[in-house]
Amino acid sequence: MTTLLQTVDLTKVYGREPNLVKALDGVTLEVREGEFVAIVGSSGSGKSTLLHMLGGLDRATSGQVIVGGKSLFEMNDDELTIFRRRKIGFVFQQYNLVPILNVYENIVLPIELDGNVIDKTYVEHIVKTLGLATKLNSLPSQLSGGQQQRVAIARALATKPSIILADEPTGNLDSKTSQEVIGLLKVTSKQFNQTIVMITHSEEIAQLADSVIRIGDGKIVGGTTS
Ligand SMILES: Nc1ncnc2c1ncn2[C@@H]1O[C@H](COP(=O)(O)OP(=O)(O)OP(=O)(O)O)[C@@H](O)[C@H]1O
Repeated sequence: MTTLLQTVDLTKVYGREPNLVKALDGVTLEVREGEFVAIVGSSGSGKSTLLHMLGGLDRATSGQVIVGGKSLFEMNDDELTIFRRRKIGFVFQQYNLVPILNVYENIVLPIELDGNVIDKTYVEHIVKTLGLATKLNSLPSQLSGGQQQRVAIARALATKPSIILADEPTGNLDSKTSQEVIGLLKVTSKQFNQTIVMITHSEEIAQLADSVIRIGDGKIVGGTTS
């Protein structure tokens, strides 16, 4: 499999002396196309910072993020916005659904924001796979946490991104629902040939990934490939 996502000596420093925090300290990693990678590490180890860099949500202090052969930090802000919208699907712990839109409207929102025509067959397929077919007219507030996260996943998949970046996607869910949601994420990513990078605190959830990257104090401290 080819490398899709890569960081080279990635460093991110927040603040200034004497309150300087080195959130990432020389992170070099590679993620292959179609791979499902879990990033684990204790609180404050730099996981979210890394994910934000991978998705072009923030710029590094030094080093590189290369996606599909393109260096993110060489893009200007407009290019970066388009890159994010077309290539990346984000899933966050706090589902971030729009409360006044129903499930269907939430799912297709990113397609509409990008000015694209909705591929109805594809959206129907995602909706069915994620078990949301009977909930399309519901508002997020009428759904359980697991259902809301499934909507957030459907929304992330809607634009057919090549990469899904998930920050503690099961952080608000019980263990059984977490396993189900990650199982669905795996199924959809295999079906649509997507690459997943997921942050988790849970070793149990991390074991569901193809490989695990361990991060501590902004550095990679270990990893496994199954
Ligand atoms: N915007 C910011 N300004 C200053 N320091 C920051 C900022 N964002 C993160 N940090 C610091 O950078 C370090 C890494 O934070 P990060 O959020 O990446 O950790 P994390 O591993 O995701 O933690 P958690 O598991 O608690 O979410 C921490 O020391 C944090 O306090």
